[in-house]
Amino acid sequence: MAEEAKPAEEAPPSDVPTIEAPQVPVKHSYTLFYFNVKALAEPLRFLFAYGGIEYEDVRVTRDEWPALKPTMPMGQMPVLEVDGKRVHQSISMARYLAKQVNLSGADPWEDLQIDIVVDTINDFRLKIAVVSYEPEDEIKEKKMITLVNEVIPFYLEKLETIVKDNNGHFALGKLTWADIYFAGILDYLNYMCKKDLIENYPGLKALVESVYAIDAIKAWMEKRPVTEV
Ligand SMILES: N[C@@H](CCC(=O)N[C@@H](CS)C(=O)NCC(=O)O)C(=O)O
Repeated sequence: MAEEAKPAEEAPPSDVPTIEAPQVPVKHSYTLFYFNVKALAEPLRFLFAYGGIEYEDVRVTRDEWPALKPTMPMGQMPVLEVDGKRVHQSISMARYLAKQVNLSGADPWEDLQIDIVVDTINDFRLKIAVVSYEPEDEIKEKKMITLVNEVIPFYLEKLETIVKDNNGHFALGKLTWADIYFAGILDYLNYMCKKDLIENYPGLKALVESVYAIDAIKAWMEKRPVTEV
């Protein structure tokens, strides 16, 4: 005869209250490796500053680089060492830091809105870099005409519209790491184009100025090493 199914045993009532574990943020040790320039590392330095996160800002010289290169995951920098583990890719690292400092989205859709703008800014950077680092003068001159007359206005007008539609920000109508990313990379874009890219874009100008005015970022900009790029 089949055994009768027993009702599931209920946990005995307990007088002991459930204790929630305190949400103590995990403290990591961070070392950022890059050359003595702002360029791809500056958005990361802005995020460290914004979050008041301690890190070692290692600036590798051109002489030191050949020996260090093989020790980096893809033989390039910036590289972030987190608790002794080295990771690369500046945008991935920025996204990771943004989560630590509460500048990412509240859900996957919000994160998507931020990522779209950051990827667009990075597309823009790559289009500028291809021209700026072109070794053949004649080809560079030709490419520069298209860059200045078409590519730069196209991207800046699109970005300006996004800012106008987002309450002076790039996403979610508030400060996110997309704003910090753009403000951090802008000097490098200007350097490659040899001009102030946003001078005629009031929305972008106001956004960048608002990031530079954040106390912790202002303090970082005042104390950071002075570099050409
Ligand atoms: N996609 C990578 C690009 C990294 C990259 O291009 N790094 C350059 C400097 S900006 C580099 O390490 N160049 C030295 C080399 O390749 O030996 C990122 O965003 O981190």
